[in-house]
Amino acid sequence: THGGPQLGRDILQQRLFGTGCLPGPFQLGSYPTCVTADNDDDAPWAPWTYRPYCADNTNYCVFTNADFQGPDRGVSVIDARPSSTGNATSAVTVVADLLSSMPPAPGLESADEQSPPYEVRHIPGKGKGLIATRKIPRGQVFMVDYAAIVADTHLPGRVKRAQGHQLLREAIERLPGAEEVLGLARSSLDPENVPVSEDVMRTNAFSVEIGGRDYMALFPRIARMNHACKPSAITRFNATTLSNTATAFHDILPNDEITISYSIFGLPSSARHETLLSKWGFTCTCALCSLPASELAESDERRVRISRLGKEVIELVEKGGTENLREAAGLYAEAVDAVREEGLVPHLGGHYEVLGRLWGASGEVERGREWVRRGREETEGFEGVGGGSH
Ligand SMILES: C[S@@+](CC[C@H](N)C(=O)[O-])C[C@H]1O[C@@H](n2cnc3c(N)ncnc32)[C@H](O)[C@@H]1O
Repeated sequence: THGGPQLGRDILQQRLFGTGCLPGPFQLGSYPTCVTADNDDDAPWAPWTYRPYCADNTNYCVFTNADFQGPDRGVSVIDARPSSTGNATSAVTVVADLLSSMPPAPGLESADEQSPPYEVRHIPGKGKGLIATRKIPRGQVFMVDYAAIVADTHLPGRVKRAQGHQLLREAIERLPGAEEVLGLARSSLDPENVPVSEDVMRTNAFSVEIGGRDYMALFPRIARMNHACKPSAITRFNATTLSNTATAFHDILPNDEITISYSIFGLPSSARHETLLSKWGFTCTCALCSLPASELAESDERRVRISRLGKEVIELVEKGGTENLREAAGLYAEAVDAVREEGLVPHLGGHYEVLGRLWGASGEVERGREWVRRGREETEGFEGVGGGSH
């Protein structure tokens, strides 16, 4: 039973966390939704810093750890609460495991980050962006960022709009790094009528996969990098640490803008334009999209040719036989040249190795060995590439 002081504490909790006691069905085992005298130990919601905030009559809650990656950051996960019986992996379980096993965070300002090789500056026509302040050699990992917000991709279809906003607002406001998040770019054409939190997520979050499920994740530092169809950096997300690292695609020189690709790589210009406008809400003004029409047409032609060659190679390999494999190797070599010219991959090592194996399989063993050797040479020196994409 609640005595007088307990009542005071309940009211305090409600003020702090914005929730009253939730109705019966949601008072499931692991995450108490009402504060009672039983919750008197120091960390009743560990590894979460606060009592999870849950949206009424939904299965969705906000789980926040305010210490993740140092005193200025924290992480909030908006996800279905883990069922008390099932043990399916989700972002909440992955992050909970990560937090429970992690030593106290050194914070983002580790030694080599005290003087990063870039700074945030105004970029004409694109808002802010990242500019290199010293040379960043090809293959170097120059930024490590961590997710501050992780939200189930299906959230918008599963909760009412107002609930979605409230969940997102709680997720951001509970973070020590809330201000950094709320200061990120917005892209809504009607900013007066769109909540800041939603606009910031829509403008800056990337799709990631955690525990085999789809989430939107916001990385406040990575978020300052603008898009380019021929980017100078590539990012790689690690779902077990929630880190996202950026690696130089080629040598980046002082005063160069550092860019990444937001859209599927290799699309011709009209398809890129459409995707960036519909999914990201902006008209791309990157160097490739700003080329004179004739040069843009050449680039488009190469991109279409690369995908056509790719399909032909697969068909030939599936048919098998020495002659078909030899033809496949020839077409693959042509595609690799076009990929190089188009600047589509950070290093051609993987392609060279495949080419080597194709030559080998078609009986040209020496030629095959030579390409495999060149492939391995190409890949050397690259710190952070492979897998993961936006
Ligand atoms: C993730 S943010 C990138 C950082 C942002 N410019 C800022 O000021 O923080 C995405 C927004 O940047 C702008 N942007 C990014 N790449 C662009 C490009 N290639 N052309 C034009 N605008 C771009 C768009 O306004 C887009 O909505």
